[in-house]
Amino acid sequence: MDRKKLITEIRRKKSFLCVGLDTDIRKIPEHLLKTEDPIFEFNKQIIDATKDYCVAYKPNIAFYEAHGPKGWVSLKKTIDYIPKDHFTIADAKRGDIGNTSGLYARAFFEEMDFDSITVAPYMGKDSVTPFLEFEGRWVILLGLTSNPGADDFQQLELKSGEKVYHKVIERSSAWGNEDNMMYVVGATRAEALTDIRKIIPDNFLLIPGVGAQGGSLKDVIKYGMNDDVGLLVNSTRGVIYADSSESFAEAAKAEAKKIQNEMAAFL
Ligand SMILES: O=c1ccn([C@@H]2O[C@H](COP(=O)(O)O)[C@@H](O)[C@H]2O)c(=O)[nH]1
Repeated sequence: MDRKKLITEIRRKKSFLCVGLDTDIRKIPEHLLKTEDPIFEFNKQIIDATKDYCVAYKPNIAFYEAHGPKGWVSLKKTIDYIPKDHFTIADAKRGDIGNTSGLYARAFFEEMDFDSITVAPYMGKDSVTPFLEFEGRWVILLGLTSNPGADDFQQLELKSGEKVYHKVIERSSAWGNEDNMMYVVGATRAEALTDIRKIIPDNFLLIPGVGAQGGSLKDVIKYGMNDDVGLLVNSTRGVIYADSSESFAEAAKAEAKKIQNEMAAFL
Protein backbone atom coordinates (compact mmCIF):
# COMPACT_ATOMS: atom_id res chain seq x y z
CA MET A 1 0.00 0.00 0.00
CA ASP A 2 1.38 3.44 -0.86
CA ARG A 3 1.35 6.55 1.30
CA LYS A 4 -1.54 8.20 -0.54
CA LYS A 5 -3.79 5.16 -0.09
CA LEU A 6 -2.80 4.85 3.58
CA ILE A 7 -3.72 8.49 4.24
CA THR A 8 -7.01 8.03 2.33
CA GLU A 9 -7.92 5.03 4.49
CA ILE A 10 -7.02 6.93 7.68
CA ARG A 11 -9.26 9.86 6.66
CA ARG A 12 -12.09 7.58 5.48
CA LYS A 13 -12.19 5.53 8.67
CA LYS A 14 -11.19 8.38 10.98
CA SER A 15 -8.73 5.98 12.50
CA PHE A 16 -5.00 5.45 12.64
CA LEU A 17 -5.27 2.37 14.80
CA CYS A 18 -3.04 -0.62 14.12
CA VAL A 19 -4.13 -3.84 15.81
CA GLY A 20 -1.29 -6.09 16.89
CA LEU A 21 -1.71 -9.80 16.25
CA ASP A 22 0.59 -11.25 18.93
CA THR A 23 -1.41 -14.41 19.15
CA ASP A 24 -0.27 -16.44 22.13
CA ILE A 25 -1.58 -19.99 22.15
CA ARG A 26 -1.60 -19.85 25.98
CA LYS A 27 -4.08 -16.97 25.88
CA ILE A 28 -6.45 -18.26 23.23
CA PRO A 29 -9.94 -19.10 24.56
CA GLU A 30 -10.23 -22.81 25.22
CA HIS A 31 -13.00 -23.54 22.73
CA LEU A 32 -10.69 -22.52 19.85
CA LEU A 33 -7.99 -24.96 20.86
CA LYS A 34 -10.13 -27.76 19.42
CA THR A 35 -10.02 -26.24 15.92
CA GLU A 36 -7.49 -27.26 13.25
CA ASP A 37 -5.51 -24.00 13.41
CA PRO A 38 -6.35 -22.17 16.68
CA ILE A 39 -4.00 -19.25 15.97
CA PHE A 40 -5.55 -18.54 12.58
CA GLU A 41 -9.08 -19.07 13.92
CA PHE A 42 -8.40 -16.53 16.69
CA ASN A 43 -6.89 -14.03 14.23
CA LYS A 44 -9.75 -14.47 11.78
CA GLN A 45 -12.31 -13.60 14.42
CA ILE A 46 -10.23 -10.65 15.67
CA ILE A 47 -9.87 -9.33 12.11
CA ASP A 48 -13.60 -9.72 11.38
CA ALA A 49 -14.42 -7.87 14.60
CA THR A 50 -11.92 -4.99 14.31
CA LYS A 51 -11.43 -4.33 10.59
CA ASP A 52 -13.89 -1.40 10.47
CA TYR A 53 -12.05 0.44 13.24
CA CYS A 54 -8.41 0.05 12.27
CA VAL A 55 -6.26 0.71 9.21
CA ALA A 56 -3.40 -1.69 9.89
CA TYR A 57 -2.51 -5.05 11.39
CA LYS A 58 0.86 -5.93 12.91
CA PRO A 59 1.57 -9.60 13.58
CA ASN A 60 4.65 -9.93 15.76
CA ILE A 61 6.57 -12.68 14.00
CA ALA A 62 7.92 -14.23 17.23
CA PHE A 63 4.43 -15.47 18.11
CA TYR A 64 4.36 -17.49 14.86
CA GLU A 65 8.02 -18.55 14.59
CA ALA A 66 7.70 -20.07 18.07
CA HIS A 67 5.56 -22.82 16.50
CA GLY A 68 7.99 -23.69 13.69
CA PRO A 69 6.56 -24.53 10.24
CA LYS A 70 2.98 -24.67 11.61
CA GLY A 71 3.35 -21.11 12.85
CA TRP A 72 4.46 -19.87 9.43
CA VAL A 73 1.37 -21.47 7.90
CA SER A 74 -0.87 -19.70 10.44
CA LEU A 75 0.93 -16.43 9.66
CA LYS A 76 0.52 -16.77 5.90
CA LYS A 77 -3.17 -17.64 6.25
CA THR A 78 -3.58 -14.57 8.48
CA ILE A 79 -1.87 -12.24 6.02
CA ASP A 80 -3.97 -13.58 3.15
CA TYR A 81 -7.13 -13.07 5.22
CA ILE A 82 -6.46 -9.41 6.10
CA PRO A 83 -8.55 -7.21 3.77
CA LYS A 84 -6.40 -5.50 1.13
CA ASP A 85 -7.41 -2.00 2.24
CA HIS A 86 -5.44 -2.57 5.47
CA PHE A 87 -1.72 -1.87 5.80
CA THR A 88 0.26 -4.89 7.00
CA ILE A 89 3.37 -4.82 9.18
CA ALA A 90 5.69 -7.75 9.81
CA ASP A 91 7.05 -6.90 13.24
CA ALA A 92 10.19 -8.96 12.72
CA LYS A 93 12.95 -6.50 13.73
CA ARG A 94 15.36 -7.88 11.11
CA GLY A 95 18.62 -6.48 9.66
CA ASP A 96 21.93 -8.18 8.76
CA ILE A 97 24.75 -7.90 6.22
CA GLY A 98 23.43 -6.86 2.81
CA ASN A 99 22.84 -10.19 1.08
CA THR A 100 21.11 -11.61 4.18
CA SER A 101 18.87 -8.56 4.56
CA GLY A 102 17.94 -8.99 0.89
CA LEU A 103 16.70 -12.50 1.65
CA TYR A 104 14.73 -11.34 4.69
CA ALA A 105 13.13 -8.78 2.38
CA ARG A 106 12.24 -11.47 -0.16
CA ALA A 107 10.72 -13.64 2.56
CA PHE A 108 8.50 -10.95 4.03
CA PHE A 109 7.67 -8.90 0.91
CA GLU A 110 7.52 -11.54 -1.83
CA GLU A 111 6.67 -14.82 -0.10
CA MET A 112 4.53 -13.45 2.73
CA ASP A 113 3.33 -10.30 0.90
CA PHE A 114 3.61 -7.84 3.80
CA ASP A 115 3.50 -4.11 3.03
CA SER A 116 6.25 -3.40 5.54
CA ILE A 117 8.75 -4.82 7.99
CA THR A 118 10.32 -3.49 11.17
CA VAL A 119 14.12 -3.28 10.86
CA ALA A 120 16.80 -2.82 13.54
CA PRO A 121 19.33 -0.11 12.56
CA TYR A 122 22.32 -1.33 14.59
CA MET A 123 24.18 -2.79 11.57
CA GLY A 124 23.89 0.41 9.56
CA LYS A 125 23.09 1.47 6.01
CA ASP A 126 23.98 -1.71 4.09
CA SER A 127 21.74 -3.73 6.39
CA VAL A 128 18.74 -1.48 5.72
CA THR A 129 18.91 -0.48 2.05
CA PRO A 130 18.26 -4.00 0.66
CA PHE A 131 14.73 -3.73 2.12
CA LEU A 132 14.26 -0.38 0.35
CA GLU A 133 14.92 -1.89 -3.06
CA PHE A 134 11.44 -3.43 -3.07
CA GLU A 135 9.16 -0.98 -4.86
CA GLY A 136 5.97 -0.19 -2.98
CA ARG A 137 7.17 -1.79 0.29
CA TRP A 138 8.21 -0.08 3.49
CA VAL A 139 10.95 -0.20 6.10
CA ILE A 140 9.86 0.72 9.61
CA LEU A 141 13.11 1.47 11.39
CA LEU A 142 13.43 1.23 15.17
CA GLY A 143 13.97 4.84 16.26
CA LEU A 144 13.23 5.17 19.97
CA THR A 145 11.62 2.05 21.36
CA SER A 146 9.02 1.78 24.11
CA ASN A 147 10.89 -0.61 26.42
CA PRO A 148 13.02 0.38 29.46
CA GLY A 149 16.12 -0.94 27.66
CA ALA A 150 15.87 1.97 25.21
CA ASP A 151 17.86 3.89 27.83
CA ASP A 152 20.85 1.52 27.52
CA PHE A 153 21.94 2.68 24.04
CA GLN A 154 19.30 4.75 22.25
CA GLN A 155 19.24 7.54 24.86
CA LEU A 156 23.01 7.75 25.30
CA GLU A 157 24.52 11.14 24.55
CA LEU A 158 27.26 11.52 21.98
CA LYS A 159 30.12 13.97 22.65
CA SER A 160 28.16 16.61 20.75
CA GLY A 161 25.29 16.25 23.23
CA GLU A 162 23.11 14.62 20.56
CA LYS A 163 21.26 11.45 21.59
CA VAL A 164 22.08 8.22 19.74
CA TYR A 165 18.45 7.73 18.62
CA HIS A 166 18.48 11.27 17.20
CA LYS A 167 21.58 10.50 15.13
CA VAL A 168 20.13 7.17 13.96
CA ILE A 169 16.93 8.84 12.74
CA GLU A 170 18.73 11.79 11.16
CA ARG A 171 21.29 9.72 9.26
CA SER A 172 18.93 6.92 8.18
CA SER A 173 16.31 9.34 6.89
CA ALA A 174 18.63 10.01 3.92
CA TRP A 175 18.59 6.30 2.94
CA GLY A 176 14.95 6.40 1.89
CA ASN A 177 12.11 8.90 1.87
CA GLU A 178 8.67 9.46 3.34
CA ASP A 179 7.20 7.09 0.73
CA ASN A 180 9.19 4.06 1.90
CA MET A 181 10.41 4.70 5.45
CA MET A 182 8.58 4.93 8.74
CA TYR A 183 10.01 4.96 12.26
CA VAL A 184 9.08 3.16 15.47
CA VAL A 185 8.74 5.51 18.41
CA GLY A 186 7.29 4.18 21.66
CA ALA A 187 4.21 5.89 23.10
CA THR A 188 6.05 5.70 26.42
CA ARG A 189 8.55 8.16 24.86
CA ALA A 190 5.97 10.75 23.76
CA GLU A 191 8.09 13.55 25.26
CA ALA A 192 10.68 12.91 22.51
CA LEU A 193 8.20 13.30 19.66
CA THR A 194 8.61 17.07 19.34
CA ASP A 195 12.34 16.60 18.83
CA ILE A 196 11.78 13.69 16.41
CA ARG A 197 9.27 15.67 14.35
CA LYS A 198 11.99 18.33 13.82
CA ILE A 199 14.19 15.69 12.15
CA ILE A 200 11.48 13.84 10.21
CA PRO A 201 8.43 16.11 9.88
CA ASP A 202 6.81 14.05 7.12
CA ASN A 203 7.57 10.37 7.79
CA PHE A 204 4.90 8.16 9.28
CA LEU A 205 5.60 6.92 12.81
CA LEU A 206 4.55 3.51 14.10
CA ILE A 207 3.77 4.01 17.77
CA PRO A 208 3.53 0.94 20.01
CA GLY A 209 3.09 1.24 23.77
CA VAL A 210 -0.43 2.53 24.36
CA GLY A 211 -2.71 0.24 26.35
CA ALA A 212 -0.78 -2.48 28.19
CA GLN A 213 2.48 -0.44 28.34
CA GLY A 214 0.74 2.67 29.62
CA GLY A 215 1.58 5.23 26.90
CA SER A 216 -0.86 8.11 26.36
CA LEU A 217 -2.70 8.35 23.03
CA LYS A 218 -3.43 12.03 23.68
CA ASP A 219 0.27 12.86 24.16
CA VAL A 220 1.20 10.93 21.03
CA ILE A 221 -1.34 12.93 19.02
CA LYS A 222 -0.31 16.22 20.59
CA TYR A 223 3.40 15.83 19.89
CA GLY A 224 3.52 13.45 16.94
CA MET A 225 0.68 14.19 14.52
CA ASN A 226 1.46 16.05 11.28
CA ASP A 227 -0.73 17.43 8.47
CA ASP A 228 -1.08 13.96 6.91
CA VAL A 229 -1.77 12.46 10.37
CA GLY A 230 1.59 10.69 10.12
CA LEU A 231 0.80 8.16 12.84
CA LEU A 232 -0.06 4.49 13.12
CA VAL A 233 -0.77 3.81 16.77
CA ASN A 234 -0.57 0.14 17.73
CA SER A 235 -2.45 -1.61 20.48
CA THR A 236 -2.09 -5.36 20.88
CA ARG A 237 -2.90 -6.91 24.26
CA GLY A 238 -5.36 -4.13 25.10
CA VAL A 239 -7.46 -5.11 22.07
CA ILE A 240 -6.97 -8.80 21.35
CA TYR A 241 -7.01 -9.94 24.99
CA ALA A 242 -9.70 -7.52 26.16
CA ASP A 243 -11.63 -10.63 27.23
CA SER A 244 -10.57 -14.26 27.52
CA SER A 245 -14.02 -15.88 27.25
CA GLU A 246 -15.93 -17.02 24.15
CA SER A 247 -16.92 -13.34 23.72
CA PHE A 248 -13.29 -12.32 23.05
CA ALA A 249 -14.00 -10.97 19.55
CA GLU A 250 -16.87 -8.76 20.72
CA ALA A 251 -14.66 -7.39 23.48
CA ALA A 252 -11.88 -6.71 20.96
CA LYS A 253 -14.37 -4.93 18.73
CA ALA A 254 -15.56 -2.73 21.61
CA GLU A 255 -11.99 -1.83 22.54
CA ALA A 256 -10.97 -1.05 18.93
CA LYS A 257 -14.11 1.05 18.52
CA LYS A 258 -13.31 2.97 21.71
CA ILE A 259 -9.79 3.81 20.48
CA GLN A 260 -11.12 4.73 17.01
CA ASN A 261 -13.60 7.09 18.69
CA GLU A 262 -10.82 8.82 20.58
CA MET A 263 -8.84 9.16 17.34
CA ALA A 264 -11.81 10.45 15.34
CA ALA A 265 -12.00 13.52 17.56
CA PHE A 266 -8.64 14.63 16.16
CA LEU A 267 -9.31 13.88 12.46
O1 LIG B 1 9.44 -0.24 20.72
C1 LIG B 1 8.69 -1.18 20.50
C2 LIG B 1 8.72 -1.89 19.32
C3 LIG B 1 7.82 -2.89 19.12
N1 LIG B 1 6.91 -3.22 20.07
C4 LIG B 1 5.96 -4.30 19.78
O2 LIG B 1 4.62 -3.75 19.73
C5 LIG B 1 3.71 -4.62 20.35
C6 LIG B 1 3.13 -3.94 21.60
O3 LIG B 1 2.18 -4.76 22.24
P1 LIG B 1 1.22 -4.23 23.43
O4 LIG B 1 0.53 -5.46 23.88
O5 LIG B 1 0.28 -3.22 22.84
O6 LIG B 1 2.10 -3.65 24.48
C7 LIG B 1 4.47 -5.90 20.64
O7 LIG B 1 4.38 -6.74 19.52
C8 LIG B 1 5.91 -5.43 20.79
O8 LIG B 1 6.85 -6.41 20.46
C9 LIG B 1 6.89 -2.53 21.25
O9 LIG B 1 6.07 -2.78 22.17
N2 LIG B 1 7.78 -1.52 21.43
